[in-house]
Amino acid sequence: MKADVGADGGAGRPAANGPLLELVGVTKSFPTVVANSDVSLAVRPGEIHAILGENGAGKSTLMKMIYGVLAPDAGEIRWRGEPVRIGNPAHARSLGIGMVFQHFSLLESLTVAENISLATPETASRLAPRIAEIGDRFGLPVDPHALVHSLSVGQRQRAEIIRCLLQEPGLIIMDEPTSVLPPSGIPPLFDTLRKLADGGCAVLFISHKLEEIRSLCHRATVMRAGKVVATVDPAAETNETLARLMIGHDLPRSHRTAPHPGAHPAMEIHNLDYQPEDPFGTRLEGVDLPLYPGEIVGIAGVSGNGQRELAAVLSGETILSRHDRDRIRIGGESCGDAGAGVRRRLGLAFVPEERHGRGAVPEMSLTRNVLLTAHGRGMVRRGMIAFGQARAYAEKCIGALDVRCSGADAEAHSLSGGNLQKFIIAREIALGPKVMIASQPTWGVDVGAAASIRQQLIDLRDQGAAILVISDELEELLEIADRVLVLFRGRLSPSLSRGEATTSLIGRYMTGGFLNENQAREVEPA
Ligand SMILES: Nc1ncnc2c1ncn2[C@@H]1O[C@H](COP(=O)(O)OP(=O)(O)OP(=O)(O)O)[C@@H](O)[C@H]1O
Repeated sequence: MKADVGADGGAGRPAANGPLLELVGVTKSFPTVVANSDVSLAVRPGEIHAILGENGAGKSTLMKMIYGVLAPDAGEIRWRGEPVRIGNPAHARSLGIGMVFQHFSLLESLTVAENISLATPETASRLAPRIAEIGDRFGLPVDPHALVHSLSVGQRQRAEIIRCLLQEPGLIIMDEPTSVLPPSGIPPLFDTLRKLADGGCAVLFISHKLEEIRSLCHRATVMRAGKVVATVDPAAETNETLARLMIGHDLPRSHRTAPHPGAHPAMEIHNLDYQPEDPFGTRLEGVDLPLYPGEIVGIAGVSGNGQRELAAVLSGETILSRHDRDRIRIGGESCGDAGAGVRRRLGLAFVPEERHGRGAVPEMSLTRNVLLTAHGRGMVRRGMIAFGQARAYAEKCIGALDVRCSGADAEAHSLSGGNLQKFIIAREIALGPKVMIASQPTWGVDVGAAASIRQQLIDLRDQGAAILVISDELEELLEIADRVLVLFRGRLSPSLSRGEATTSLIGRYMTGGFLNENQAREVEPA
């Protein structure tokens, strides 16, 4: 297949009039799947080029080959017109290819400059002025002397981008960069990317958010099942046409009925104060929240305002002292001092935001991952594991959310990020819980699968479950939640009904607009 390559513009050191990066017939297989099949594409200097496709389409595999983490089985990668074998990420960086990962790799207890100096021969003090200069030039304000733990997610991302820019790359790969940002952080990031592109740097931009791709990217390569199915000008497309190219059919529409919440809470959190052991964690203060059967409650907020701590305290990953056991009740039973196992027996299911390590054990098969939380569903009899039952449960989960994998014996790490997320959600929903706590349920999930997940949560609510969704995505909460509260510096705002929960009011609450003057003074950082 020949990619559509047009005239070049921009600076950098491209081969005369040629693309900066070219992939020709690149193929990569894993034991049970061809992740990339005969992929050809070209990226010009100064171009912001989107790669989009449903979960498992092969986007990450392709990026890993460009960044030297994986080697192609067949085909050619050309850089500035020359064929290259990119042996490892250090080699990629030396060629001028940088990558900003979705999950940052900064050390919390070091300053920005100290972190960046770890990857270069320069000392932190010599790097500091250069960091500030690059920050000024590309609209990435971050204090080189600030300790990373004191930075917002957006500032951390800027530090990562600056680390990349110090190596003067010709191409930057960005893996779902907006998924970690609050809505207000997205326009400044896009301004930076446009400035980079204007200076001749190319950007490969992976995202599941079609609006963003349409507003930012010059071209988009659409992948399906490992193959390139189209290269388009995204500005000339609609969300619907892009989605159709990606998933091969129209997006499913959600069916939302009015909630009928029960009279007695399925879970109660009563005046909860919690100081995390993690010195960089957020203290929870005076959290009061009843969750009723048959309702979906959304927790909005900029990440880092106590979401992690709240999820840990509710799920039983963090256990309160005996003295505080009444602060959390499930079905009327006090369980603040009980572990996750006891809470699950009381009817709780939990989807953590981290898939690997928390939501699933990467080295174990999907069948064995089922046993982690569903073993109580007749899968262990007289001390013996009924593997047939566990496999049948795993297969049910695979079918429920169309999880793309080689089957129930596939190891969790072999699934693409979005497919593993779908599997974990399906596993927890299939438990038929009385209370479901889901953190970032559609993180990294494609638009079609995200719609299915939201519908399944609505259906679970209609079956009488109480559901708490903690999400950075306001649109998601506005779509499915029956009421919304905002978490700001460990405190919960008043509850807003669907009618009251407007974007502007929630935005105000996200910066503490619900606190009275005394409270606002108390939560001001020293
Ligand atoms: N290490 C591996 N072993 C086996 N299969 C793998 C491995 N890594 C990826 N795959 C498979 O390759 C295919 C493509 O995965 P990839 O992660 O590239 O998809 P993706 O488009 O990035 O998906 P997502 O949007 O969910 O991140 C999937 O079927 C996945 O299960």
